[in-house]
Amino acid sequence: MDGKSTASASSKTPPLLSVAGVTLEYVAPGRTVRATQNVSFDVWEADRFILLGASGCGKSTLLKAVAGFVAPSEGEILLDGRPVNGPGPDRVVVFQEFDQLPPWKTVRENVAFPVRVSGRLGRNEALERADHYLEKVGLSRFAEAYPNALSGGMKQRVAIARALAMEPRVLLMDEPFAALDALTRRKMQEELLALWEDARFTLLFVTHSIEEALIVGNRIALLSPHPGRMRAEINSHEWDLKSGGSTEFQAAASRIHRLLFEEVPGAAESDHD
Ligand SMILES: Nc1ncnc2c1ncn2[C@@H]1O[C@H](COP(=O)(O)OP(=O)(O)OP(=O)(O)O)[C@@H](O)[C@H]1O
Repeated sequence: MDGKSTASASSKTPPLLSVAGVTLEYVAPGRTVRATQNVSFDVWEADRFILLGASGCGKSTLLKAVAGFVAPSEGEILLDGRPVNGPGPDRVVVFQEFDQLPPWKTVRENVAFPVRVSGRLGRNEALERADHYLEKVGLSRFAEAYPNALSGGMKQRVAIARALAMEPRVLLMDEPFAALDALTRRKMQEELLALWEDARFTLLFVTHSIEEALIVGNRIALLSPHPGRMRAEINSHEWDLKSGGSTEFQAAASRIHRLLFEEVPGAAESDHD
């Protein structure tokens, strides 16, 4: 790994998602919190793009901006070349919290519901699509169960099935496995990668775990501490779940740690420039 960005598509292909010079702020009377400053990156179709940085560096805010919940105070976000001006069914978020599923709907209804209300499919087709994605995440047997009968890992699988059922242009994941125990987290990473192998969706994934970033991502944006600025962008496609203990993997993780936390005088090290 040499720290150079290698976009997963040729430079002739326009990016699916383009975040260009984005500054994000929370403005309250008498107080403005700058979450990110002048952040730029491009995501191509089928990328597994990671936003990595310490707590408070603005990762979640960036994800919310791509989802259309937060508007940039500077810069712009383009999806398929069009400015993102608000939420849309082409971007779906999976959160960390286990309570993101309405508890009064069965698992099957939970997965089918957004597809149906978005007007994409009628009731029966939406249920069929729900069954398809529940099978993909190994939860067909629990289709008629209610979320409160499921473990945390199972709830996250339902949330992933629900997001994939929307067949979004970009799947947005905000520390989706952070609240799970270590073994379940690893299993979920494995399953997510298997789902990606199958469907080759485009993923924008937030984490503060260097190891998770290396395993899940093919490209990683490193953000400086608060406010988040691009420190570097690196290529990580060579690592997977089997790499974990290797010396090379540990060296890559150490290098990322240094890039994230060592004081860098002057500008960010992004190779976008
Ligand atoms: N609703 C809000 N109002 C004001 N400030 C906020 C709000 N949400 C986040 N912030 C601030 O914006 C900055 C970035 O927060 P954000 O949650 O995006 O960071 P993060 O990198 O995702 O952190 P974590 O890993 O802890 O979730 C922080 O200083 C945070 O306190």
